[in-house]
Amino acid sequence: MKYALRIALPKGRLFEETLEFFKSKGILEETFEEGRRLQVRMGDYEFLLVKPFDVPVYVENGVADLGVVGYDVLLEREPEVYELYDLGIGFCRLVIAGKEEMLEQYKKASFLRVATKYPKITREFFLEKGIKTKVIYLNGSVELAPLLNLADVIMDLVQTGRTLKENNLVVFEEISPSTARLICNRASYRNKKDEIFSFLSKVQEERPKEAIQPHQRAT
Ligand SMILES: Nc1ncnc2c1ncn2[C@@H]1O[C@H](COP(=O)(O)OP(=O)(O)OP(=O)(O)O)[C@@H](O)[C@H]1O
Ligand SMILES: O=P(O)(O)OC[C@H]1O[C@H](OP(=O)(O)OP(=O)(O)O)[C@H](O)[C@@H]1O
Repeated sequence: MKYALRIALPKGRLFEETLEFFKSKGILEETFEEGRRLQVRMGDYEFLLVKPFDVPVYVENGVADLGVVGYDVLLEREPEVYELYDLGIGFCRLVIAGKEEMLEQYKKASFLRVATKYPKITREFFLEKGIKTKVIYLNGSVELAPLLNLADVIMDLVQTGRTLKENNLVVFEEISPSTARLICNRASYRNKKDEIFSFLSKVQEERPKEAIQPHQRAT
């Protein structure tokens, strides 16, 4: 039997949390390992395991009906998809950060070199502030850039703040919070309405917390 929906999932950091979320909603009965298989069939669904930034590509082009992706990626790529639901997982913040001694200079700057994995969000953010920028695209370990004077500041994700702290950087300004979102292909939304609404109702369903085990009961 053919699957009802094809769903693109982000490999990496959001992967486990997404599987746990789907399990808690009864969408997945068992978990699957993040191995080498990139196409996994489970019940009514076929899951595609792809890079986080590629999730919107699969959904926008109709290869996947649905996808799970961080809001940060949606802001950067602005794909032509519908955003259906905030899963409330993968919470982090997009921020400008730098060396503490740069803060006063940052506040007065008319030009900045900014290292980031998010060039579009960065350009738009500083354009609105009237600050000229040289945006330096990096694919990771962005925190290194101000330490080695490759950039004045960075625009990156922060969750616990540990990476910033360990590299002696501090947050200058917050741009946006981010959580994982469920996105939908526009044609699928019309052509597979029943399947998508059935999936969405499962995702939105409030399920009772697991029964308290006897050994956990307060005495
Ligand atoms: N430190 C973090 N804490 C919480 N969520 C995060 C954090 N970093 C990233 N995320 C969220 O998880 C998503 C995927 O992050 P991940 O680090 O796995 O991807 P990536 O760095 O784009 O991928 P890759 O390293 O494979 O190129 C991000 O788009 C963001 O929404
Ligand atoms: O505030 P924290 O909890 O320390 O998390 C923030 C770090 O997590 C992400 O990087 P990731 O670990 O995905 O590695 P990367 O540098 O390769 O993007 C992000 O780019 C920060 O570097």
